[in-house]
Amino acid sequence: MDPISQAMASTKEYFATAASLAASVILVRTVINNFLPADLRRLIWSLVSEVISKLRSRLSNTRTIIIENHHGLNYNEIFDAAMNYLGDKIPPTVRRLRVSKNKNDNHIEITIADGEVQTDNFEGAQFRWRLHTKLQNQSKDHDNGHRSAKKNQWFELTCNGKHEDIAARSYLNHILDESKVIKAAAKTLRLYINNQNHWKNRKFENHWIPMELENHWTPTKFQHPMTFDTLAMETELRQMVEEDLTRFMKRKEYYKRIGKAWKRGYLLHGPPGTGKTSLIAAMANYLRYDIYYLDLKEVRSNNTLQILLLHTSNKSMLVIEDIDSSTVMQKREEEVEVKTSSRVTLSGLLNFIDGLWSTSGEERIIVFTTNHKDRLDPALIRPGRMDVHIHMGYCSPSSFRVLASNYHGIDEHPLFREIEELLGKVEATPAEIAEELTRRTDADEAIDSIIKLLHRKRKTSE
Ligand SMILES: Nc1ncnc2c1ncn2[C@@H]1O[C@H](COP(=O)(O)OP(=O)(O)OP(=O)(O)O)[C@@H](O)[C@H]1O
Repeated sequence: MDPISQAMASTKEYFATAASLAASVILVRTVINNFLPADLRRLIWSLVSEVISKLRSRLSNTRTIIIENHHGLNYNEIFDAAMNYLGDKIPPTVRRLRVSKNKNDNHIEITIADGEVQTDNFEGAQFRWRLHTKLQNQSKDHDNGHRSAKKNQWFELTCNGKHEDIAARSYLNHILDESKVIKAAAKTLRLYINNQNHWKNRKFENHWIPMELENHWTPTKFQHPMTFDTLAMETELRQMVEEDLTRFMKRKEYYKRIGKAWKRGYLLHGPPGTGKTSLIAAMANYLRYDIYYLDLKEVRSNNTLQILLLHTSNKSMLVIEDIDSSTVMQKREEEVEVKTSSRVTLSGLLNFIDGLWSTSGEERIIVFTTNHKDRLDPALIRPGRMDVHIHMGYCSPSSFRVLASNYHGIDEHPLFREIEELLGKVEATPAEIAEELTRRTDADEAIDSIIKLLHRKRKTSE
């Protein structure tokens, strides 16, 4: 056979082989898709895709990192962070998405669906992400007869072998940091309140007896709208608090270096209605921290107090309001007497806050409020314990302007001068001014009623 005929024959043979291979692939695919049960079909395709991705990584110089959702018994933080991070930057090329929402949150979570590939670039390297899900350990729940299954999920993170060190060194850390920022922005804040009326039946010597639950924080959604912009407070003082909080949040390494727990204590003092609670709300909204509102009257013993405190999370504020009115918080000489009515003691609280609690978590703010700073035990307010003391005072001219702008959107008015002069002579709380501003819908009437209120107060004081 001449060389041309020989070449044509081998080309024909090549095409025939390719055609029969393609036909076989189509046949196998048709059989799998049309004749096999769905479960088996899924299993086969997931095995095929695994084999292909393994082959691909062998042939090309790629590295694959597996990030599972569980790490032993614990949740894997990197998996969680990756979910957040990728959900925030899904490209339009991803065809199938997964959406979810918690009952009490406004936030809708969007992530890529199983098997979808998402690419991301970082420091000049390209990373490919693919999510896999497998349900495991199907078993019947004896109590309700429902089937339960453990969900195993993992990400396959692939990159070129030469970028492996970027992935290990900085990319994963970058994802952890970014995820924190995303979470903080989307987070619905929670207000936890302790109460005593939670009971649980426990079996003891064949009898069900009601037992008080040791840990009983009840969470609710925290939706207080107060911010530093709407809080009526002296400008410098407000700036000082904002700067102090910002510094605190950035000082993880600093606290580590000096060997101190990463916590900060605030004592807010001043007459009723001057905005102590409002400041706490503004702080929580600024920090994006949950609030644990501890009502000491509901706590029966130091032991319960310790358990409650140990069940508070990081990045949170522990608030004890009106600490002077709580019997336990009065001067320590009275502690012996106090112990008979309640076993919670001031030293118990302080020792625990300074000791075990501080070392069991980080990024905590403790806030005590009082209307009577002079009544507090010196142990409570000694330096180093409550780091920042803030006096919330009566309404000043600048605070009044913030309130007028918040409530009626007015920044200037012919009667402002008179009000400012009166505020220099009489004591009116921001709550009283706010009350007058809320009562009237008309701005002029509101201003007028404030002037009347201030004159009345002046007369009374004279
Ligand atoms: N500084 C302020 N800025 C803006 N609004 C304020 C301020 N102070 C008081 N108010 C208004 O008055 C209401 C009561 O104030 P708040 O509860 O914050 O005062 P407080 O000092 O915590 O009072 P108490 O000591 O009685 O708990 C608030 O809901 C808010 O509407």
